[in-house]
Amino acid sequence: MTEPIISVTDLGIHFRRNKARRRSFKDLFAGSARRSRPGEFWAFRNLSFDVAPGEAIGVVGRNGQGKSTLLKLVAGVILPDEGRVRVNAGVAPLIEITGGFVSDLSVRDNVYLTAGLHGMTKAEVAARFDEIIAFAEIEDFVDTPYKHLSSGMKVRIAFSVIAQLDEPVILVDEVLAVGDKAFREKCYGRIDELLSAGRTLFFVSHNERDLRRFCSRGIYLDKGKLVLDGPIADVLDRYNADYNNPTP
Ligand SMILES: Nc1ncnc2c1ncn2[C@@H]1O[C@H](COP(=O)(O)OP(=O)(O)OP(=O)(O)O)[C@@H](O)[C@H]1O
Repeated sequence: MTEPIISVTDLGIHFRRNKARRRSFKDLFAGSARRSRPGEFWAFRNLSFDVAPGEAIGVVGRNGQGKSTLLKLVAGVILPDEGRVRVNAGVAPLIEITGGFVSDLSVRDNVYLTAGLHGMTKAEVAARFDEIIAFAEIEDFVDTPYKHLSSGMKVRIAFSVIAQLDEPVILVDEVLAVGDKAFREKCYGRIDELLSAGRTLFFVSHNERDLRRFCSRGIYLDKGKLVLDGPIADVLDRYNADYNNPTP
């Protein structure tokens, strides 16, 4: 059997309802025996699954069931309270619109910064720079501070950079929904290419058509648990049955 590219074991994370999640020194020493305090809740617990290289996984569930949180854990931008996520490859995350981009820096500087953080040399970025900007269609805004771009433009440049990285694992959260239809189609074409090239994809979406288009496998999160991990068609059937969503 192929070695998994991602291995998730007994993963759990909890948050506070009333306040931004912050860990204290005391928490660090309290270890995994620590129990939830009032106002705390588990976003999910006991999640375990392996992902083989080249798999395309759709994460399904109602609002607030932990889909984005799972992607953030895979990206390593947040840490679990229980269990672990082992990722045996670099990850290119397209999660949250502004994720990774620095508001005050220009588009150009952000492209160099993000690509650099993912291991591209200056020369490699320079060689791909025009292509990145052309794909995003934001040639006139290269020297504009990122914060002054429209939300759709922010997504364009973020997708364009992420899609040019050579990282084997790609995470795509709902951000693409912000882009206009023509751009979204262009992104989807690029995702198809990346999948054909053997990349591994985690895709969070509420759009059933998109989930069926890209994903072979689904992970359904509900009420703090992994309810079903199986072929995407089965996972969507179960989700629709649970919540009376009409089948398209
Ligand atoms: N940093 C945080 N601090 C406190 N609570 C958080 C934090 N991040 C996520 N949560 C909570 O964790 C739960 C899961 O959130 P998450 O964004 O992962 O859900 P989701 O399934 O992606 O939802 P949606 O479909 O609405 O995007 C929610 O109740 C959310 O309020």
